Amino acid sequence: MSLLQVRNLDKTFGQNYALSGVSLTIEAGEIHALVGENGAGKSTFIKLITGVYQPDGGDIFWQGEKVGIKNPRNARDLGISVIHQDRHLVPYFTGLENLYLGADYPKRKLWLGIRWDIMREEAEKLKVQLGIEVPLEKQAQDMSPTERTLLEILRAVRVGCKLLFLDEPTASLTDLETEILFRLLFRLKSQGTAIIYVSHRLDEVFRLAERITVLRNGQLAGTVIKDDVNKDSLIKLMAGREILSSDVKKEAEVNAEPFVLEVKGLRTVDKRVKEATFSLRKGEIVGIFGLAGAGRTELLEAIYGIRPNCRGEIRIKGKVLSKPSPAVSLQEGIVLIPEDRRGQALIMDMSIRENITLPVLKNYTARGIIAHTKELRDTEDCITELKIKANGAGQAVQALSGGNQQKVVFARALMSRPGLFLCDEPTQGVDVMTRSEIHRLLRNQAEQGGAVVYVSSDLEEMLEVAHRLVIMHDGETITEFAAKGLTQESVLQCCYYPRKESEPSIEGEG
Ligand SMILES: Nc1ncnc2c1ncn2[C@@H]1O[C@H](COP(=O)(O)OP(=O)(O)OP(=O)(O)O)[C@@H](O)[C@H]1O
Repeated sequence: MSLLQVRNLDKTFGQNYALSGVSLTIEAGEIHALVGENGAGKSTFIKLITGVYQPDGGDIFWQGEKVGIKNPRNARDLGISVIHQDRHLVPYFTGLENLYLGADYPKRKLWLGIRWDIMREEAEKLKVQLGIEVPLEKQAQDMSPTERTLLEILRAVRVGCKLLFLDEPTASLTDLETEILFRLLFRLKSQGTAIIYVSHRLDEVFRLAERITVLRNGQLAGTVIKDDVNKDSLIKLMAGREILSSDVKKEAEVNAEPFVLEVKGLRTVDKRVKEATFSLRKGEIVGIFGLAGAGRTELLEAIYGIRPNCRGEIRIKGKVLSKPSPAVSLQEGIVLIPEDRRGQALIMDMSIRENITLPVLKNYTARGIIAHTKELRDTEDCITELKIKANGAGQAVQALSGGNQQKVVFARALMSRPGLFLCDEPTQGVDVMTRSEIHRLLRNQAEQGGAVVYVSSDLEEMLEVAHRLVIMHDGETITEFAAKGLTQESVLQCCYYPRKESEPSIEGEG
């Protein structure tokens, strides 16, 4: 008897099918990958099995019995849990408090005091059972992304999870942290838990899963045994056609080109960046790499002007930016593609058109009147060029799949014709095809006279896309490498055993 059996599952939104006739079985103790292009229906599938949405057709059998999963609590009671990308923890609760969130706290008999000792003891036992370390006294907001993921898994196991969905769990994890997570997943598997692993990172899929289910346009393209396929055939199954590998990076001949960005001795007020020095010439893509907490995101934010700095200098095309701010950045042709696209980049209940043209609305406005036809035409061009899967320019961004939301962020960035792109994990949650599309787009920007700073926790991707790599450690830029011929090992060696090459001079305080 299968743990989960799904027959002919359908889900529509308005006139459109998000899932149509999907059938699938999951066995206890198997790691099963679920893959597909952006908008293929993976999240919709998770939401149907975890009771967030109700299906419009089809049947779900749980341990042989037909069930209706009415809501997330109902799913959890059956033993189905999900670990989302945007984690479901209360930031200012401790690990222990989060572990028992929504559960009945053990209480003392005669008065209502909570038995923290019992909770702590139970949590410690669970940690030993799973072989993991989670700092339960720390508040969730002070935990690293891995600690938060492990805490959520601990919580799922505590409530008797038999089937665990993981949705892009390694998106913000470093290689070492990913290893810790994988070790835990193999342990859960050996204890009989089934795992449905949703990811665009095919290396991970091949490492973890025994079977892989591919969704395409809301339909089942097939369930395959891992050993029967390779990356190319899997990509072909996802896309329904042969995919040519992305065009190869040309080495940038930029030594004689002018500087687009020069950062010298930069320090932020909160000291998340302590001392950053690097520069970037026209035509270059420079990757910033480092372990979690190295200060990569914070460096981009400081350059863009949303994280105040107290020391050092930023020059754009030779001109000192005395007071960096988003408004100044817009003026100077700098755009930031932030890591948190929902929180920072998009207005979720506005349409694709409104989101894309918002920063450049003045280009469509004459005497207070907006030229809607031109605005719409340009938006539609963007939708076509970036292959955004949507019903039209008027569709609300929140109804798009995660990867398609990311494309909207890019489309908006392109609209302002920037000279400098600051990209923070720009391909997070994006499918293999779109990923090479985004790389191609950035290369074009660089070749046409722009420059790109690229932050990603995926080192392989960095070596693929960047011409040069600047390594950060503990808020400091410690060294840099030309990407040509560089191996992952030498970069990681430098990150784990950092040695600063020189002490750059610090110019000016202010
Ligand atoms: N609430 C909603 N309203 C309208 N359409 C929706 C809604 N949720 C999902 N869709 C549509 O359903 C389709 C499947 O989306 P889903 O989010 O399941 O894709 P996905 O495979 O998870 O994509 P990604 O890899 O980008 O996260 C998409 O076309 C999406 O626009």
